[in-house]
Amino acid sequence: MSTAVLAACQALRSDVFVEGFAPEWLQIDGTQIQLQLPFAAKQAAEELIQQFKQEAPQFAHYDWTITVRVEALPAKAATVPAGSSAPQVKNVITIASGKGGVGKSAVTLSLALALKAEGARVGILDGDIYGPSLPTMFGNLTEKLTFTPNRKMLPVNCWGIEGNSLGYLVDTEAAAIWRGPMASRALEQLLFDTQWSNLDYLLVDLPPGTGDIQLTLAQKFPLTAAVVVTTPQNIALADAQKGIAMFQKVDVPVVGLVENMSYFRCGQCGHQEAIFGTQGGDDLARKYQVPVIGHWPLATALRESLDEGKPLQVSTPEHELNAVFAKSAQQLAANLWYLLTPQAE
Ligand SMILES: Nc1ncnc2c1ncn2[C@@H]1O[C@H](COP(=O)(O)OP(=O)(O)OP(=O)(O)O)[C@@H](O)[C@H]1O
Repeated sequence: MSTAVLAACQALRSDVFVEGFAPEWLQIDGTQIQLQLPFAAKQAAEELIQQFKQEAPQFAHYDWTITVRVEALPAKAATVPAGSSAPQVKNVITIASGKGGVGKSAVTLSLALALKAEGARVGILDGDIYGPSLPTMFGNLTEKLTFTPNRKMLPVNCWGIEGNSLGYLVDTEAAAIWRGPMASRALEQLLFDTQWSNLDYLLVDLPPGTGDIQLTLAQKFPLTAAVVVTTPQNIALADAQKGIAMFQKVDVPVVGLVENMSYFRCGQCGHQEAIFGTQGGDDLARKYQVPVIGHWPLATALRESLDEGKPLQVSTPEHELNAVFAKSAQQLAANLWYLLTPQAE
């Protein structure tokens, strides 16, 4: 073990693990260095290791493996319906948008796969009663749920992500005429009567809007935090603003804003065009003091991959967009830690 590596381990401890971070363990075996640390510290640790490798050539042959530990952060108390039990999930994060069609489901799946790639156990609850999209995005439209002997729903599993959606249970044309209370009750059942395994993150894709259904769910679900998705267009921003205000009203912290369809990049010539305007998401984030966790481009490849049930992270791991999704997932995890743990104050 060279002194440089020892110094690097020391630097990792002092530079990355300040503010309450402590590696759970660090193991050195020949040229293999393994460490486990809180999810939120992973990005900083990776950047530091990269820097060591560039600055000290003797590092080049060391392999660093980072595994992550995801904290269960404080969540709102839930109103568990009679006969149900609270889900065995560390963090329930809702992905919401005021306006429909801004890419909430696309963001939910992409973030879920990116969090999973970082080492977290992730599930998706497709809460879009009136237009469930999970079966399309999972590419398993005809799959039906199975049940445990005590009538709990077993989630489907796709690419290592657990999922449940009304789309696996009932005829969605019938569900389209359900009134608000019926829709809310159906969503509660999807959350509380599904036998989720011990997940680190359950992402709940809420129906678009800020009406009664969304408000009821924001109040009743044991939410840890919310992510709001918008496009830079004024009409979407106005609705996203209502969404942020709704979460603030029910004391659910908004830990990230994704500005989706920020710009279009021509596949032929590379020219970038801000079709829906510029700066909208950033202005909104400043106004409500919500951190922006990504500006995602309008990309034909993303739309095609989701329509075909083969997300880019699965079908084309080397696609440049996957790095954008990964960065947003890392920022989401870091924001959760910094905003919600007492040590970070
Ligand atoms: N960044 C993007 N680039 C290209 N297509 C996108 C992008 N984001 C979403 N889409 C596509 O736009 C359509 C609408 O997206 P999505 O279903 O995720 O929106 P939503 O906000 O969940 O809509 P809903 O109103 O049904 O809740 C889908 O076909 C999706 O694949």
